[in-house]
Amino acid sequence: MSEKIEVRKGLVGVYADESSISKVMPETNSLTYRGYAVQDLCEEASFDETAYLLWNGELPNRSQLSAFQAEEKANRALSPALLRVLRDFPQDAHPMDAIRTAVSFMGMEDPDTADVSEPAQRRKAMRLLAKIPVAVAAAHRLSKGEEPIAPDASLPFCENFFHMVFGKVPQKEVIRAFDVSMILYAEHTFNASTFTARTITSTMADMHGAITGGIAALKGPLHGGANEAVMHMLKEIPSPEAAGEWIKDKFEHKALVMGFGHRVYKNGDSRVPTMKKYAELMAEVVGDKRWMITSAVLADIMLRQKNIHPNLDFPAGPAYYLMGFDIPLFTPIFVCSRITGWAAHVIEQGADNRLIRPLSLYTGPEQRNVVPIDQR
Ligand SMILES: CC(=O)SCCNC(=O)CCNC(=O)[C@H](O)C(C)(C)COP(=O)(O)OP(=O)(O)OC[C@H]1O[C@@H](n2cnc3c(N)ncnc32)[C@H](O)[C@@H]1OP(=O)(O)O
Ligand SMILES: O=C([O-])CC(=O)C(=O)O
Repeated sequence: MSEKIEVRKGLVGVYADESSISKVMPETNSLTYRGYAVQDLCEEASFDETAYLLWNGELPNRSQLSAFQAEEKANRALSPALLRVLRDFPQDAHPMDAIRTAVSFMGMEDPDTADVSEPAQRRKAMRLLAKIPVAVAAAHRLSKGEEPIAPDASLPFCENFFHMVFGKVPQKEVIRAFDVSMILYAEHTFNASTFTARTITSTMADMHGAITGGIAALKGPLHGGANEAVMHMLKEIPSPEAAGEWIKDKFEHKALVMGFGHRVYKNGDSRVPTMKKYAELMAEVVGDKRWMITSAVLADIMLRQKNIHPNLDFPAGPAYYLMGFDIPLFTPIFVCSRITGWAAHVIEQGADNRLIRPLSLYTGPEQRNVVPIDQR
């Protein structure tokens, strides 16, 4: 008698490897990076410190942080060749496609591409952290018919991103909310894009290939692309009063309500309360509360009628909109943050590698003879 084979579609509930980078605890709605609660990092640390933590296992002291920031600043410049390529992209290319292609191109230019030793992986990770936001901002401006703005080495990471997108740095509350979003988006165990990056790494392919694959996976609306979908959805609802009817129609058509649900968290995403607080702060700063009011109505209905909680993309979408970003930039901003988690996983996978190669349970025709073409 043949043994019953269990297929875990979507790898639901499967532990694919060990990792010391982060831990999701759905039973307590909590998340730690290298043992630190993500909420504490948001209160006590910056995105730069979080990136250092993810890559080194410990928070930096002041001199370690200064050296890390100096290295990031020194690596920002894009090559003239990459800038030329960005100019040649189709005007209507989605910025996620632009950054995916730009990272792939960076791989052809990087002096360490073929070297998968840990020191080389770390050098490449730093270059990607520094260059990705520059390429995201440049591609976005070019798609709007505007000239790219060069990075400013006198500005910290988050301030520099606003400078490159808008040509100015906003008030400190906006920078703080953005920095918090970057910490929250940085890392989340074996999500689809990270697992993609680890799978590519497991073949001993290079880091740029792994990150290119990660970006491709993140774009999908079931993953990072949801932060853009959330804002399109909020804009589609004419008023908070209309949200009830709008969602009823979604339920009737069995459509997904974007920014809700999560593969691991079933009782709420650990990151939502913090991001929601900062999205509300943005609404106050800008003086426009309508998105947060509509969001609250949707969240209430989803919980009461479906018992489904929002995920991080739900408050992040309106937060970025209130910061002034165009919607197609939301998922590329996620990339600017998640490069830290992806790179940490690429390094971890490479340090104790085994080829990732699961099995499939065949359901096609029984073995049969090939009929010569004239007899078919
Ligand atoms: C940063 C991130 O990547 S966070 C995730 C961002 N993605 C989104 O917001 C997209 C919308 N959400 C979804 O599509 C899903 O919730 C996912 C992809 C995130 C998780 O998928 P799964 O783990 O496979 O979903 P799960 O098995 O828990 O779904 C259970 C039920 O809830 C329903 N459901 C889950 N999410 C939603 C939603 N957003 N809207 C409506 N129904 C939903 C499912 O259709 C399913 O219904 P069924 O039992 O009648 O078939
Ligand atoms: O963990 C997941 O499946 C998706 C997610 O929230 C993330 O990548 O931040």
